[in-house]
Amino acid sequence: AGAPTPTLYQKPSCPVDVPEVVSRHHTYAVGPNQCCSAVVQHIDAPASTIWSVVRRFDTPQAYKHFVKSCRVIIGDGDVGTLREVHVISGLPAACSTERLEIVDDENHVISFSVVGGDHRLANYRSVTTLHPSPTGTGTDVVESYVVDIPPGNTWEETCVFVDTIVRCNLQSLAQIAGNLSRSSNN
Ligand SMILES: C[C@H](/C=C/[C@]1(O)[C@@]2(C)CO[C@]1(C)CC(=O)C2)CC(=O)O
Repeated sequence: AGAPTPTLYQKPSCPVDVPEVVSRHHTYAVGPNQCCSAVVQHIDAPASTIWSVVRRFDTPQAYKHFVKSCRVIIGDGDVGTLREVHVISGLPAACSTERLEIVDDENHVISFSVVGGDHRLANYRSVTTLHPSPTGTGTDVVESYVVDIPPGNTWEETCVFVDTIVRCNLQSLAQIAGNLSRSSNN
């Protein structure tokens, strides 16, 4: 018998015990010209406080400082809502049309996909989940994405670019949620 046909994508055996709810939401079918990655940010605030900010698909500028403005084109904030995001100058982008794919208030899961716009991240999709930190106080935010590698860029360049923006967004979210939870404690 010939050699077994190699499967295109072997799910890497994760060295650490990742909670099933994380692996369930952060697993993608990644094509040959795509890249995916994830950013984890610990925030010293309750998940409910963070969720009140991150769930607002209509106001990403509340914590995403690359966003200059956002308007809802269609929908009422549920799955299928479309938004048009205009971003600050200095980026290889001007605007983006994005669709809300998941918003789960029970499990604190939100996901959107980029469906159009003037930028270089075709077929971008991200999932963000909130998890009470296993080491006591605060919340761990996990944001993963999959995106086409733009023509002329490498896998690494694409991941570095997107990871940097996502990390900025989550650090900003940590500031805002931290302020909110401290002010509500006074
Ligand atoms: C990486 C992603 C956002 C990307 C962009 O929103 C855009 C879709 C238009 O401007 C950007 C800020 C950068 C870009 O090149 C593509 C992170 C997020 O907002 O959740």
